[in-house]
Amino acid sequence: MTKKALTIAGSDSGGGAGIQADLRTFSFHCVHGMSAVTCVTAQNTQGVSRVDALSPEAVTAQVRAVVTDIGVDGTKTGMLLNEGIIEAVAEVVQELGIYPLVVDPVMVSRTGAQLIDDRAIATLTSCLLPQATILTPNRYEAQILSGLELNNLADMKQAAQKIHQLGSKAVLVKGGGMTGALKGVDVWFDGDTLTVFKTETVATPHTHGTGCTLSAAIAAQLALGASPSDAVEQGKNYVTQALHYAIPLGQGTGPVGHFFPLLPDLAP
Ligand SMILES: Nc1ncnc2c1ncn2[C@@H]1O[C@H](COP(=O)(O)OP(=O)(O)OP(=O)(O)O)[C@@H](O)[C@H]1O
Ligand SMILES: Cc1ncc(CO)c(N)n1
Repeated sequence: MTKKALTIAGSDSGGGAGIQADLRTFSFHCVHGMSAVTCVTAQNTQGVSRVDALSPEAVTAQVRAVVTDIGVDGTKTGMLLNEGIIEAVAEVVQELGIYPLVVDPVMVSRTGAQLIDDRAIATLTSCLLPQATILTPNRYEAQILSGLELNNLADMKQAAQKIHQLGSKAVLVKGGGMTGALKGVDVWFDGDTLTVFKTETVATPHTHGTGCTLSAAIAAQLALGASPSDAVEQGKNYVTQALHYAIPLGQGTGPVGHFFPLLPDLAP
């Protein structure tokens, strides 16, 4: 029986992050991918030049359409942009019970650019985070959510435990925004177990979409029936492989190679 996964996220015109990365990741995992678009970014490897939001009703209509007919085995949220969309998504997720739910709390890109407004951060924290099966903040998002500064592994561990108190079942603090060997290190806390997921640091400047890809891979693994911590381990291994085959496109930060088994080896 084909498993189905849903991404509720923004469009990246450059194809490296957002729903484009999510759908490619779902396809790689042989999971049927579906999308509820929240906003359309004009974006390339150099940055975001414009964002247009859909109405909250347009977002929830997409979710209802797929859930009521096709069904969903795993869901992720990505860029939700504003308070209205976040409130509407939190409500429809609860009403339709579309769990397991991976919440990638997209607020700040790895380069430090803010992707949602301040009021939206408060709403995300109070309405959506408590519904997450797994919450996947990057370094900067973890700093906002924990109020701590993250400079080393001990800080990442402390932040994971502190953010867990906001109500998600589990938290994965991602290391891509850290320096050196910590780039390949993510810290997991589920209320009982504190685990460090470590892979090598891949020496590539082309890391656009790593976070979207990871949360989509985790949602796909959950849809396939993996336990949350197994889903994270598999998802992290997938991102590491895809980073080895990152594609040097554009003038800036290129995307990871989602279909690495089909790509020529571009690793230096
Ligand atoms: N250079 C790297 N080598 C190995 N793993 C990496 C590297 N960069 C990122 N990762 C991994 O990629 C995943 C995503 O983490 P990251 O912190 O980059 O997310 P993010 O900031 O949300 O991504 P983005 O906003 O660019 O989509 C994590 O599992 C992290 O460990
Ligand atoms: C649409 C979109 N979602 C998420 C990110 C974060 O990588 C991005 N750059 N663009």
